[in-house]
Amino acid sequence: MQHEELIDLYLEKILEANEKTNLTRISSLDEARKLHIEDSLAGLEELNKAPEGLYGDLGSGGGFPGVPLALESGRKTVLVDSVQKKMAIVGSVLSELGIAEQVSTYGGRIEDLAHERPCAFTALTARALSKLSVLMELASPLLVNGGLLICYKANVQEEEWEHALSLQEKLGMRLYSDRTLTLSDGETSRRIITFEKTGRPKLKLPRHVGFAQKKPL
Ligand SMILES: C[S@@+](CC[C@H](N)C(=O)[O-])C[C@H]1O[C@@H](n2cnc3c(N)ncnc32)[C@H](O)[C@@H]1O
Repeated sequence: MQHEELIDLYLEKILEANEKTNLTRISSLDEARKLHIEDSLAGLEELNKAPEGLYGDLGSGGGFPGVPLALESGRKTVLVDSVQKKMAIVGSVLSELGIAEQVSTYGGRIEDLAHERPCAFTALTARALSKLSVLMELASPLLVNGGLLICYKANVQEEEWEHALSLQEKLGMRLYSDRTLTLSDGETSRRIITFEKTGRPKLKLPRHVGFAQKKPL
């Protein structure tokens, strides 16, 4: 099966499962193709620039952008979400499609994974999860030096932006690229902000950090 077909099949199965468990607020297939497939793949360019190795999707929910990116890039992938029920459903869809060996799930908090598997990842993505500074703080201990954190953002307030930039050195991260694109509907715009891990974070990682956004996209 081609990647595109597999991604589409994955999406259909997630929408089916969504009728019973809240994985995404989107129920129409067309809308989901735009926001869960096309938008997920917006960060492929950045993912392809990351060093070879393990890729992780932080706060993955129904598996976005992690699953489309995993299938398109061919990378070994871990989807991370603290809601174990979501990860169990996503995991069973991955098994059903025969891709569970390439794409696995971690049903737990990102902070705990960072303690269990420090420096295990060469690339991370995060969509609709938290502010840039929090994402950097979570990602830094998980990344190898040279690894990339790819943040999917709609709009970033000046304060959020300045705060993230001011913490770069302390968090052992530096701004790598910043790109805005428009989806095929000609209306939805997406900003992909990428940070590179440059060294050991100088701030002690808190056991748990606060999250701004908890509702699924
Ligand atoms: C708004 S949803 C976004 C889901 C998906 N990334 C998307 O864009 O469709 C945020 C997800 O992050 C998860 N989450 C929030 N805090 C987390 C943490 N500390 N560790 C792991 N997952 C977390 C929530 O359970 C939720 O599924």
